[in-house]
Amino acid sequence: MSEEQMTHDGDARTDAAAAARKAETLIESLPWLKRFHGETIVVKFGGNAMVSPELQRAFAEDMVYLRYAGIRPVVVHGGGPQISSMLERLGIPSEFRGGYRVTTPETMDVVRMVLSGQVNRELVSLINEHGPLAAGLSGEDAGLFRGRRRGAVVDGEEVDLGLVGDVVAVEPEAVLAQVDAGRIPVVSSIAPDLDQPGQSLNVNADSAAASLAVALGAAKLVILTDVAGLYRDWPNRDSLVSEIDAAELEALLPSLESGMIPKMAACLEAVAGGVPKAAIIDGRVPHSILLEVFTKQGIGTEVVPTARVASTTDAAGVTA
Ligand SMILES: Nc1ncnc2c1ncn2[C@@H]1O[C@H](COP(=O)(O)OP(=O)(O)O)[C@@H](O)[C@H]1O
Ligand SMILES: CC(=O)N[C@@H](CCC(=O)OP(=O)(O)O)C(=O)O
Repeated sequence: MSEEQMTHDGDARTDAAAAARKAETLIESLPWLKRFHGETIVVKFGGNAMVSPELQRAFAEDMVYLRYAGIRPVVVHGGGPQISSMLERLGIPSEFRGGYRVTTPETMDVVRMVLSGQVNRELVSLINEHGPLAAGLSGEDAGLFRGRRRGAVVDGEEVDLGLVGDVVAVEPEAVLAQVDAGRIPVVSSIAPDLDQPGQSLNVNADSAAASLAVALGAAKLVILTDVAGLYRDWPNRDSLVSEIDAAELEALLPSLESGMIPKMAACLEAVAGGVPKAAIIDGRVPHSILLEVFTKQGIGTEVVPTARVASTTDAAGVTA
């Protein structure tokens, strides 16, 4: 056989092996396509995971992919770093306590401007580069969210956070109307204050995403962030948790720090409210959400209801 023929045969074998791997990857998604067909997945896109234009673009592609795969994606976004940088430009100091931004009336104006006026519009535009799919909503629109002020406990002491709230009621009709029309709602985490008409509250976006996931009866809540997941013993990189149930997470919560507190509290709220799974994944990995939704092992940390860690799975590993 000539050297040229051998090279040709070798190339053909490599091509066939690469094609088989691609086909394997595609077929691995089949059980998940079936599991999530027609289901709602709420995805929280965090400020630290959205800092690069490439990641934002990949995120928009993923939402469009989910939509064309027959899933009903709903986006709730944060924008903490973007708010902080605008506050800095305006010379307004910012302070976080217990993972929440202390929000004065002046800060609240900036939070609303950045979340609903800037980050929301940018995400909607990026998704709409793929077709007229995304529609932006604020939690203030059409009665979507109603909030109530909350404080935080820091070092055992209750601290006042100013105009910071929790979502205490959700009217999901505006979101459902968009989803039923085949659109991808993109929601900012601001809520009118139930106790003070005319006042808006700054809601942590993880918490807003959990409230919306519960109200929509979502099959999954996925929170993108800038770490690989929850570390049991932060910052020890060997302590990444791949799955944890609600009871164990509740016990771990008091030992957690800063940004992880609202995230884990949100996961607990979601599973307590009937969402079967809440996952924290690494938004710095492009297309991480596709890996989380469509592969057996998923990535990051999955929070499941208590006593579900050893749950029944079918032959393909799809949790019942
Ligand atoms: N136990 C922990 N596991 C993982 N990250 C932790 C933990 N404790 C604190 N963190 C911090 O929480 C950060 C994520 O929260 P945050 O910055 O609010 O994210 P986002 O902007 O995505 O909402 C991580 O970058 C990490 O610095
Ligand atoms: C009360 C509170 O802290 N609100 C957050 C809202 C935005 C947010 O949650 O953004 P990330 O998801 O990017 O962190 C804030 O002001 O930063």
